[in-house]
Amino acid sequence: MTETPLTVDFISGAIDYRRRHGGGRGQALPKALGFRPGVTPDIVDATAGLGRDAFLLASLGANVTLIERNKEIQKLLEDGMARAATASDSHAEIISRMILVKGDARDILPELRPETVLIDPMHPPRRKSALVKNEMRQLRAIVGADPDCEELMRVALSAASKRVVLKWPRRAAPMPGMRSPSHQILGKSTRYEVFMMAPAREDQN
Ligand SMILES: C[S@@+](CC[C@H](N)C(=O)[O-])C[C@H]1O[C@@H](n2cnc3c(N)ncnc32)[C@H](O)[C@@H]1O
Repeated sequence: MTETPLTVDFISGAIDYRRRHGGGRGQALPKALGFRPGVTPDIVDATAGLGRDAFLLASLGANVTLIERNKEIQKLLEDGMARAATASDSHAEIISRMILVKGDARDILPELRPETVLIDPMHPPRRKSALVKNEMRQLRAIVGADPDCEELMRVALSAASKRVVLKWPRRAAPMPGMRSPSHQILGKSTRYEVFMMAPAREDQN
């Protein structure tokens, strides 16, 4: 059986369903990133991938900067964003809050001086690999693993002024060498580790 080629589709399918029926700001991801009534953070998604998280966050009103380093995935994201921008006025409005930046987030984050950063690296493959969704397998075949994700976390923690959220498999051991998160939010199969930054102290002199 021939496999459907990997695409970024913000208009139909799972992403569209999640936008319309996913539970809005009450979902674990927006909660972890600091969405509250009257508060919508600006977010840098340092591991954009197929843009599913970024699109959801932009559909909830956030301005999202997407960073992606893989050229093939960058092209898929550009195509998906261009198609969505002409699909309807509401899709165009969401896409207008999304900016794609091409490159390695370890280099780009310090220049952006972000408030809130989301990190969702390729996770270690699960033992029950048959359960890993087709789309994830295709993505993994293109980008491989993210063996430098610990360094990316360190860069994010020193660049962000408010918070860093690490999306990690619910039952996986903590990322090695990482300090304990300020708190965690548990999703069905995902654990959101939230690292809050200490507020900058006013100079007393
Ligand atoms: C698991 S996917 C992210 C999925 C994404 N959250 C979504 O909703 O579709 C991880 C992506 O991050 C990218 N990536 C990993 N490390 C990166 C880095 N240091 N800079 C930029 N992109 C990175 C990989 O190329 C891959 O496309």
